[in-house]
Amino acid sequence: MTFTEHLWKTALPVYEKIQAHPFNQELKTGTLPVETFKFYIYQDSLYLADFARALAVAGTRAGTSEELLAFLQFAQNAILVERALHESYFSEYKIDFSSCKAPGCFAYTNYLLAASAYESYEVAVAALLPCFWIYKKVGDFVYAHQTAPNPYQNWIDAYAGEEFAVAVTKILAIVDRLGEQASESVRNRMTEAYLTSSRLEYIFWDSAYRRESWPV
Ligand SMILES: Cc1ncc(CO)c(N)n1
Ligand SMILES: Cc1ncsc1CCO
Repeated sequence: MTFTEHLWKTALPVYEKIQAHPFNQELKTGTLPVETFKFYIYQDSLYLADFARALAVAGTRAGTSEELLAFLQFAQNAILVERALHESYFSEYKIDFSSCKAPGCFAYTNYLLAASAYESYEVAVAALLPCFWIYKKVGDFVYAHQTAPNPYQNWIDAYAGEEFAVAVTKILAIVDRLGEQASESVRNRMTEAYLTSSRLEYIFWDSAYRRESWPV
């Protein structure tokens, strides 16, 4: 079993909950209320801005210029995706820009920023992997079972698309190499970080579905 196969197996129950979540079920059938999608897309733009920083920081800690380049390209793409969201959805929908990060978004972005800066490179990269892999799996799932026409087609096409698939394949190869070369204790911390980010992916979808706000 490759290291990433081990990671997938470990967090499979979390992934199954994500796929079954009403947010993704309703995204698939196109019945997700537009107000919920608006909430999500704005939170996701806040997420992507910090995710890009975390990718760049993790990249500076890579052992090779090839991996540095890969992470800087991921960071650049995350910024470009965020800008594309701004240009398409934000003009289509009226978005309340005055709202701040909901608790779910806050928890996830701050975890990624902290992991990228303060964990070892291997653990940082493991923490960043679910952002790629879970979105790829959700994108493919929604794409394969979607009801057409679907108001969220652009979103579905972006994550089920070939360009995103290339990035996912690239980070999976990096994590496999790091996992194979790591000690048992580093591998355990990588697995823990991967599981934590997977849980935070669930929390992010659920936060958007509930249009979560701060209770105090
Ligand atoms: C919360 C979240 N995770 C992952 C991705 C994919 O990068 C995204 N856009 N948003
Ligand atoms: C993971 C991810 N999500 C949006 S952009 C990006 C990097 C892909 O290059």
